[in-house]
Amino acid sequence: MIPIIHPNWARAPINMVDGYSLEMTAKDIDSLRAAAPAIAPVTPVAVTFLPGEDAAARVAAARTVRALGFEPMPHFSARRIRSEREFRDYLAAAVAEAGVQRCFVIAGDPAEPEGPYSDSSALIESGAFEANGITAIGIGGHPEGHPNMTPDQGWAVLEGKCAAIERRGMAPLIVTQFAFDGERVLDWVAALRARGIDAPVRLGVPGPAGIRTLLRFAARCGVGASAAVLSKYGISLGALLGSAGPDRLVDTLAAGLRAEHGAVRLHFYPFGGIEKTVAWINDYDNAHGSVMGRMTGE
Ligand SMILES: NC(=O)C1=CN([C@@H]2O[C@H](COP(=O)(O)OP(=O)(O)OC[C@H]3O[C@@H](n4cnc5c(N)ncnc54)[C@H](O)[C@@H]3O)[C@@H](O)[C@H]2O)C=CC1
Ligand SMILES: Nc1nc(=O)c2c([nH]1)NC[C@@H]1CN(c3ccc(C(=O)N[C@@H](CCC(=O)O)C(=O)O)cc3)CN21
Repeated sequence: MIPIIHPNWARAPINMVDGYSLEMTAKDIDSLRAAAPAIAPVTPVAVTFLPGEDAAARVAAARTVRALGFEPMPHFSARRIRSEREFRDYLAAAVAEAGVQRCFVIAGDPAEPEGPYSDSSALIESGAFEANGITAIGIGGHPEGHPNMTPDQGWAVLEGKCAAIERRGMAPLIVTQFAFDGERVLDWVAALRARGIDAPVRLGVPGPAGIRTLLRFAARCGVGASAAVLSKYGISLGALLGSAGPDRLVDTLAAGLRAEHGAVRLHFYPFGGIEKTVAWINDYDNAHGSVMGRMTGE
């Protein structure tokens, strides 16, 4: 099961960015191309499912990811998919044109579904993924909870999705919402493992970005950004014009991760700044034993 998620899962990570994954939108094709020489080979790159982007643009993004030597992981946002046909056509095109083997399913923000799928389980239970040869399915993890569910309901849904994916012969992967509060994320992963959920986990980390951009995305995505949490992250609300990287967050994770947290890697949300995010990752890597240098023989 492990190599299906990333070749590096089989061994202990050399540093916190070892085996990282990235996210892009269909608009980021040119910046992915520009950043590609600096991105580790076979890095998983998720392609978001945003309103205002059509299937052709998303397929083109996935094709570019594959052509550049990375592993495309298209998102399927259940509530934004308008018909069974739209779902099946996008999946088939992603497989045929980009050799997609991994997909990520998420409910999506619309309060009412725009089509036949009200949650990510409905996509998993459609049977379409395994029928198209998909080997791994990513699902969302919510260290800060979920506005529509109690914590117990949230765990039950997560357990149910992992079980359904495995029952269908695929490997589950949990990718968490980005966060600014590393301690909260560590507590959540410990609770997840204590419940017996042993699926690989990718912890969502914001890429370096302007503070206004970070706050805009936090508000849009329901991510906690209190003054206290931002201060731990290294942002002072008196300096809205500046920018901030995930240095302190990643240090907190690195210092706090224990065997009890199980297999964990990072997933970066670049918020439009892929090149800046990759530069940050490589700086961090160079300062912490340089796994990328070893992989490329530099
Ligand atoms: N804005 C916020 O504060 C946050 C929002 N979310 C939302 O929760 C969703 C969670 O996705 P998954 O973990 O894949 O959940 P899921 O697909 O496994 O669904 C779990 C349950 O939540 C319900 N649900 C999901 N999204 C909903 C929505 N937008 N409105 C009303 N009910 C909803 C589903 O019908 C289902 O019963 C995300 O797509 C995101 O929209 C999650 C965390 C923070
Ligand atoms: N609840 C929730 N809803 C989401 O839509 C969502 C999350 N969580 N978590 C993180 C991901 C990442 N998402 C996104 C959304 C937009 C861009 C993006 O680049 N959008 C612009 C730029 C706009 C801006 O800077 O505000 C674009 O051109 O589309 C990137 C990632 C959406 N995501």
